[in-house]
Amino acid sequence: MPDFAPLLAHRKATEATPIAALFAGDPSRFAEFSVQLDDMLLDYSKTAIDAEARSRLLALAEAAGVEARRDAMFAGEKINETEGRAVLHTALRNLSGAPVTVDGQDVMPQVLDTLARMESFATGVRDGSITAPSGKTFTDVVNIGIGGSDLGPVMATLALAPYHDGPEVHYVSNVDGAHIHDVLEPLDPATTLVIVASKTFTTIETMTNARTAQKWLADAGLDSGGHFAALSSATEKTADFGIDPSRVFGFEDWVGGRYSLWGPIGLPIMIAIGAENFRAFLDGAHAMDTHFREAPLIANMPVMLALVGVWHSNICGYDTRAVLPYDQRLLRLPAYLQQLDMESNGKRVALDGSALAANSGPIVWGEPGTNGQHAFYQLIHQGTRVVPCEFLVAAEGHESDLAHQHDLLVSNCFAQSEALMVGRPEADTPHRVFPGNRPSTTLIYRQLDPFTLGRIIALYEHRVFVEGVIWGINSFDQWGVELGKELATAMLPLVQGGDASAKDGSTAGLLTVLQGLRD
Ligand SMILES: O=P(O)(O)OC[C@H]1O[C@H](O)[C@H](O)[C@@H](O)[C@@H]1O
Repeated sequence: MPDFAPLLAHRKATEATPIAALFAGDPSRFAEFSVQLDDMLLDYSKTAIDAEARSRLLALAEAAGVEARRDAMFAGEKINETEGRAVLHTALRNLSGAPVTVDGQDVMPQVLDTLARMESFATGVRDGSITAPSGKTFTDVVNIGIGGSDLGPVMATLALAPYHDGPEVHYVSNVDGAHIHDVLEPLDPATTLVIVASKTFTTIETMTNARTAQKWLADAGLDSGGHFAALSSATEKTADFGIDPSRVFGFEDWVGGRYSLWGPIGLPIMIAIGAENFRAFLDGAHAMDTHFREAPLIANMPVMLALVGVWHSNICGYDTRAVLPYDQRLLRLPAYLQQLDMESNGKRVALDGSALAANSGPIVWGEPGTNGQHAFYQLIHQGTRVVPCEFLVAAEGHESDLAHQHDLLVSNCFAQSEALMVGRPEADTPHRVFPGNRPSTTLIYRQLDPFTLGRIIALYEHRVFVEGVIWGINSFDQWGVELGKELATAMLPLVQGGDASAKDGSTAGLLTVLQGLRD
């Protein structure tokens, strides 16, 4: 952990100055405390960060070696030390094919070859040249996956709805039979393509749902082989499952699950929006990669977003951050970011295994505005806890005939950050007082198109990376998900009536009640 003491002292000394007052002393504050990248701007002027705080935050990034670590990541070094792996999701969007080496081997020919195979498959499914064995065109695609094999594709598919011109794409993730039941029920098995998305091809939820889908096809008298494709790095396991190798799209262990939507795991997105739009999505992410690699730290959007995060978490002591897209199609962005951020940076030990001396990743949550306004913004404005808010908004919607609604949407977004900062200190009753001085950032972009969505996701990926470097943790492993999985496997026979006496009192009690309710 870096030495936060100077920043904490600075915070103490300046805490009494409201954020709004920082503008009075500095007419160029907006320009100086924002970062622009083409038609996208990150405004962090509505935070308490002043010039001194910022230079101290930048010094933290420098002292942590953010730039060297970033370069090591892009160079294919094994920065995921606990798993002995490189971290190269960025190679998946390197469409120029410029060499990227892992263990002395250029990975780009393989990456581009897989992309070409995905494109030919997706295009075939879209134009009807790849059909079900009966010769019928696929009208629906069901992607079965969970975590990183679900959240990114779901989020991006929803985000890019105006670009959908392929078969309808559906997602099943939960092991709860209700999920697959409700998704499959309205579909015709004869015209449905099932994609099993699992990096490891061992995840119990996904394998269970895949077998249910296999049975659904078999019960309809169909040969499931012609209805299946797989996205996985475990090609032996996909073969064991009976999926034809020509329908398997593989990737390497240097693509982490939560960073995997840029490659084969993005196939359902590509089927929905087409290969060209998918390339624009990759290009957008690559544009953010280039910016992240080249821009000086102070003008570097992911770095500054990370430093705002460190400021709010470690210096101001705020435990959560709310992601509030004023963009209905980013409905699942908060859920996606929960995995990206909390699975990456929810760590309690440093790279060397020593316990952290300060907090690492915060709790991430959120909902689209304006819906959130009518739900939890009460707490954000008047609660006892301060929640730093991250607003996202497009200058233009896609519905030109509804531009007046978009104006209302943008007005609400800007009004919220204004209200949070300015507040209403005087009121006739204490209940109507808004204390104000509550921080927020705003990311504004021209329109939510594939290129911009790619930039937004890559922005958050690199933000998480920079924060992880500053905290000295490994952002690319996820050991914390293991124990629950192991215990769930051991729990199954007990749920099915086995002897629970060795369990703790509460678990044994629950198992007894379960059996009682089932009798
Ligand atoms: O793609 P899979 O191997 O099925 O993994 C799916 C997910 O499960 C795991 O529990 C991890 O926590 C996630 O990072 C991963 O994305």
